[in-house]
Amino acid sequence: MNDIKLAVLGSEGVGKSALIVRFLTRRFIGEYASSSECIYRKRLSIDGRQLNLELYDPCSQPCEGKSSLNEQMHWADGFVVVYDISDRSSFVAAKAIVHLIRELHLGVTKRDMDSVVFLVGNKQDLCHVREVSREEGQRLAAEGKCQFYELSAAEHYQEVALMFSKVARNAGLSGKAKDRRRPSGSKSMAKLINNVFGKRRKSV
Ligand SMILES: Nc1nc2c(ncn2[C@@H]2O[C@H](COP(=O)(O)OP(=O)(O)OP(=O)(O)O)[C@@H](O)[C@H]2O)c(=O)[nH]1
Repeated sequence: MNDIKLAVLGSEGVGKSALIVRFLTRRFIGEYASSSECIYRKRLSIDGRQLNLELYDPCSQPCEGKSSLNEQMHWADGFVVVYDISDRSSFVAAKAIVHLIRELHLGVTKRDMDSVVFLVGNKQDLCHVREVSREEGQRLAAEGKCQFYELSAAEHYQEVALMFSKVARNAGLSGKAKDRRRPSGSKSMAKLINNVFGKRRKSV
């Protein structure tokens, strides 16, 4: 299997785009436009194999041709479910997404250690205003058979890269044929660059 499709899910403002941009460009850029959903592509070499990675970044706001969570889930081989450690409501949303993935029997692998569902507590640099403890994150990950990471798109390039490489590797190992009906917004790196410094301004 050479094509790996990952959906990066989570509530608004948790840092989904920031994590993807960090992974693709090594840079943290504080402001993103997020008025449309996007798929970004990257070629990766993992264990000597060339993989075509597709990363789906949903649009949290209503937007034209927006795909449903159900479509996003059936499209993907692997999932990165993100919450913000300084925002409890984003953790509640992440919990619901993890449970939905499990209810749909997606991301099931023979060995838990090869899980293709990764739970990520982002914005670890904001631990002074933390609302979700590391233990709660670990508990949810154990419950949902996810791998767990706490990291900061703002501060940790290596951890972000490792996390994406690992979920891509696990998704590649567990690869099974899928209905490839994909979310609507297939975009290139140029689109990603256009999104940076886009219309919707956000502050940390
Ligand atoms: N302090 C801090 N801020 C972050 C981090 N990651 C993202 N942010 C900020 O959080 C805000 C939201 O980031 P986005 O990447 O746009 O979040 P998103 O989940 O893609 O948001 P939507 O597109 O609205 O769903 C931005 O102001 C980012 O600069 C982080 O690790 N630390």
